Amino acid sequence: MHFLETVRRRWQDADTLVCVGLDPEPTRFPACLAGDPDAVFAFCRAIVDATADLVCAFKPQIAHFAAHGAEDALERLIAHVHATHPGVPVILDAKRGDIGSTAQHYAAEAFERYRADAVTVNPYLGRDSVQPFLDRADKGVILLCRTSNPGSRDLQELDVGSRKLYQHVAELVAREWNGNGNCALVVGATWPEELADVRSRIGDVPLLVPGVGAQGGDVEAVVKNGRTADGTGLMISSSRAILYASNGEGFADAARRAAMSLRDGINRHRNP
Ligand SMILES: O=c1ccn([C@@H]2O[C@H](COP(=O)(O)O)[C@@H](O)[C@H]2O)c(=O)[nH]1
Repeated sequence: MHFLETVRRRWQDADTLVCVGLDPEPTRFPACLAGDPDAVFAFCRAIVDATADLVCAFKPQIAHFAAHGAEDALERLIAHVHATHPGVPVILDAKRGDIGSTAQHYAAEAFERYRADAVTVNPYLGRDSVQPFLDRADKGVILLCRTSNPGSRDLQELDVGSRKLYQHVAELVAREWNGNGNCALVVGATWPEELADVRSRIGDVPLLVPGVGAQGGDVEAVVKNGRTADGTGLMISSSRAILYASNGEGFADAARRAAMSLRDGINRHRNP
C-alpha cells in the first residue's frame, strides 16, 4: 500500500497521530542491556513492540545507527516492524540530498536496502535532486520545510521576494512536486505560528512534526495549528521523551506509558 494511505489508515483505525522516533543512544540504555553485543537492536525492538499499537509511524534516525556501525541493526529493525506490525509504516529520517545521479542511490538505500516506507529529504538542491524519490509513487517523500532547531531561522526565514524561503518550499512542494501525491513536509513543533502558516498554504498535505517532548514544543498548539479539517494531517514525532522515559528494567513499559500519554494529549485537541 502507498505510504500516505497507510498513514491515513493508522490515523483513522488506530486513532493516533503519534510517531515514535527511534534514536538509540547506547549510553542511555538500561543496565540490563549492558554487555549485549546487539543492544541497539534489542533496545529498539523492545520499544517498537511496546508502542506499535499507539503509533501512526515509526521514525528511525539513520545517524543514531550508523554512528555505532549498527546499519545492520537498522535493517533488521525495519524488517521486524514489517513482519510483526504490518500496516505500521516506517519513515527513515536520513535528510538526504545530492545531485540526481547520487540521489538515485540514496533512494535505493532508503527503499531497497532498508525497506523504509518514506524518507526525509533536503529540498535545497532542487527538483532534480528530489526526483528519484518523487518517482517512487508508492513511497513517501518528506521534505524539510521549517526545521525544529533554533538555527532554522538562519536560512529558512530569509526573504525571497514576497515570502520567506520556508513558505516558498511549502508551496513549491504542495503545488509542483506532489504530482504523485506522495509528498509531506517537516515543520518543527517549536514553531507553532509557522505551522499554521504552512498549513494555510498546502491544503491537506501531511506534516511530520518533530520537536514535542525533549525540544519542548507545545502539543496543543501543534494540533490546533497543524491539523486538517478532519482532525488528522499530522505525524507528531517524539524520540527521547519516549525512549528514555525510564532507564530501568521496565524501560519499554515506561515508553509505552509516555507514548500513550502523548497520544491522549494530542487527541484531546484534534477536533474543534
Ligand atoms: O526539524 C527536525 C527534523 C528532524 N528532527 C529529528 O527528530 C528527532 C527529534 O528527537 P527528540 O528526542 O524528540 O527531540 C531527532 O531524530 C531529530 O534528528 C528534528 O528534531 N527536527
